[in-house]
Amino acid sequence: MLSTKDLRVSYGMSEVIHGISFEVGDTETVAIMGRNGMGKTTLFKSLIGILECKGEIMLRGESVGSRQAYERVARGLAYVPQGRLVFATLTVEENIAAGLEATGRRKIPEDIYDLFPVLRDMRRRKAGNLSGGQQQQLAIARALAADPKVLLLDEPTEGIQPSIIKQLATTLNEIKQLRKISIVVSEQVLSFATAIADRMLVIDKGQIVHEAAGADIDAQQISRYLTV
Ligand SMILES: Nc1ncnc2c1ncn2[C@@H]1O[C@H](COP(=O)(O)OP(=O)(O)OP(=O)(O)O)[C@@H](O)[C@H]1O
Repeated sequence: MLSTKDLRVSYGMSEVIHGISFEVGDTETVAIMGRNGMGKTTLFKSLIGILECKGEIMLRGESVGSRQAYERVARGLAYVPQGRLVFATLTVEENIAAGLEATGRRKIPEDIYDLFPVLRDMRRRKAGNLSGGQQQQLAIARALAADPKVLLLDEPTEGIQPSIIKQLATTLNEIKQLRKISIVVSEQVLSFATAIADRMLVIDKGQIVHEAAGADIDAQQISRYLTV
């Protein structure tokens, strides 16, 4: 569904992603684990097309590295940025509708409100008045409105209460089942990643330093990378 080969991203003269290669399979959830400043956000911004990169990005069999962000969205990639970034002065409904643009549809699919019933109840409220957890649900709902095949989530648990984090993991697993999509998530919260990931990669100083899948995921080993 999505793969990169020797991906490199720089800010000016300074390279911060040093040749990352990975693959995300059909309906697979991949968690990219790493401490602050290791390059997770930079990697995600280059995948969606906000930052330029060198190397290759393949999306559903097509090279998209030189495509604009909106073209990648039209081809099935959606992005939930770190910090959620909902439109605070628009209503919940208007925020979700913003995600419909790529599909040409006018009506918000009911399954989005089924996944996030609280958003149905609050659909006429301004997004700025929602709690952090509700805004995170809204940002995911907006991304789902674009009908993605691959959903990118940058640190979705940041600033969210533990009970809501658990619920978010359950919802992401539900989304994968219902929509049959692939999910790539960057994280520092190991319990959350363990609840959703089929595969985990560890990013350290702009490089993948560890990878494990399924029963081979060793939480203790990964937590050492996160705490060093
Ligand atoms: N706009 C920028 N200009 C220059 N350097 C930057 C810029 N944004 C990030 N960096 C640097 O790139 C490196 C990777 O940062 P990035 O934000 O991608 O890490 P991260 O793993 O997402 O961390 P965090 O969880 O804190 O967001 C860091 O050294 C950071 O200082």
